[in-house]
Amino acid sequence: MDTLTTVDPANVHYIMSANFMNFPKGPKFKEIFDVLGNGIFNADLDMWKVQRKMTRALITHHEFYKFLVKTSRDKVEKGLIPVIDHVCNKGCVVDLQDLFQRFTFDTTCILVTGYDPGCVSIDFPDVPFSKAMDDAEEAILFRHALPEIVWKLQRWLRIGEEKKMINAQEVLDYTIDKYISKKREDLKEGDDLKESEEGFDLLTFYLKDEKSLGVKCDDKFLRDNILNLMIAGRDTTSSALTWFIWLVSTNPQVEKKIRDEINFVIPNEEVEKFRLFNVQELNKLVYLHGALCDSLRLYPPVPFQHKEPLEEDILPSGHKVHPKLKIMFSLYAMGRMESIWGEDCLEFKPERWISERGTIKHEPSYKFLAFNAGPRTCLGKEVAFTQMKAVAAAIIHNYQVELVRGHIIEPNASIILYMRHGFKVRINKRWT
Ligand code: HEM
Repeated sequence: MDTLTTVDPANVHYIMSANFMNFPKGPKFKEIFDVLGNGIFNADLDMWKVQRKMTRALITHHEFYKFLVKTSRDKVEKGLIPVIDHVCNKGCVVDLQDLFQRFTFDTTCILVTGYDPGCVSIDFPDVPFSKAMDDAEEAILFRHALPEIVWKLQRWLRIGEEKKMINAQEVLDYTIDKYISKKREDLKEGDDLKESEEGFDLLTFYLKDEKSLGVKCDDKFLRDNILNLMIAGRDTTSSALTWFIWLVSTNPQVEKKIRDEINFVIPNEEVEKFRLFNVQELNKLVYLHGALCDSLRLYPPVPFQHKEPLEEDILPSGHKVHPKLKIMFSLYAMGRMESIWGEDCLEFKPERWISERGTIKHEPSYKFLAFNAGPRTCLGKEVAFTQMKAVAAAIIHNYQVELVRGHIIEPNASIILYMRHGFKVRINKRWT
């Protein structure tokens, strides 16, 4: 438990960018996150470089972008909206955190594998794959808190959280294997990738573009990459959406400004009507973008990070660090510090993100760390904003969300910042 925790942006900049090569995630990270195998989150140094280049090539491919736009639009229209309408019609309470997790689980699974697990539905079905991801994440948190020898003994004895981890891993491996075999089967007779109207999922890219990616896509490689991208996309985006909708529903002046901005970009005759928005319209919503950023500042879905120095070093703060020391930084604390964000740091204030010219203000990533900083910056930022804006605009324009009276909102302790008791709300339609 030899750990140094820092919230100093100069240290963060040094570790994440200026002297990046001396601060890999380290072997301990890989052990704690062993369920992720050799995927990008767990990779360091040369292996990470290969993974990063490949994942970036896939995520920034125009065919993937087309697929992202289509998937987000379809899941909002045919998944999320029917469930919300059902909740409105019945007048019942819904846990929006659960619903958003289902939404991002479905969309991420479609984006990564091409298959829809059908988690967003008025029956709220149990989905073992999704539950296994939750269990694995919980066990990972315990590994951060317990002495190494204790959790390793638990793993050996197959008891406690480690038993959960073993079971979760079996479900994850089984489900992903099924997706890979199905995709291999579906692609059997196909040749090279051709332009498509709807774009492609990532698994199709891996299998069809193996040669140009320059890696051997065997089942273990595919399993690790699928799981890493599923974890990257599902939890972060649903956590961000949950805190965002709560902040908006409890800050009427922000809610009004978002609605006014939406009304401004859509044709007049459509203002007081049910409307969903296309990606061109969503990209014009600067205030909404600022509001999402400010929510991510206050509630970063990944609330802490850790690193291990390869060699002895001295941080800008003067602290000496050595290879056996774990360095942690709290993104959650950094988003709420007066010295970084000013006196109004605890206020939800989208305006702080808007420049005088009405464009989004750029904040250095070592100050706004929600998407990580330096060479390991999140590769899915645009994917996340596309999905978050589609959901946020659809809900804020068409519905009124109201927190159930007496329901307590507080963060949990986890590797992903969720609401401990969920986000229980009632929803009313704004237009009949
Ligand atoms: C609001 C949503 C999101 C947030 C706040 C977020 C945040 C982060 C953070 C903090 C990291 C660094 C994690 C670490 O190194 O341990 C990261 C890495 C990454 N994210 Fe995201 N992420 C989001 C959405 C997504 C989505 C939707 C995808 C893709 C589908 C994605 C793909 C990745 C990948 C591939 C990495 C690894 C980058 C590397 O190590 O080089 N993220 N993200």
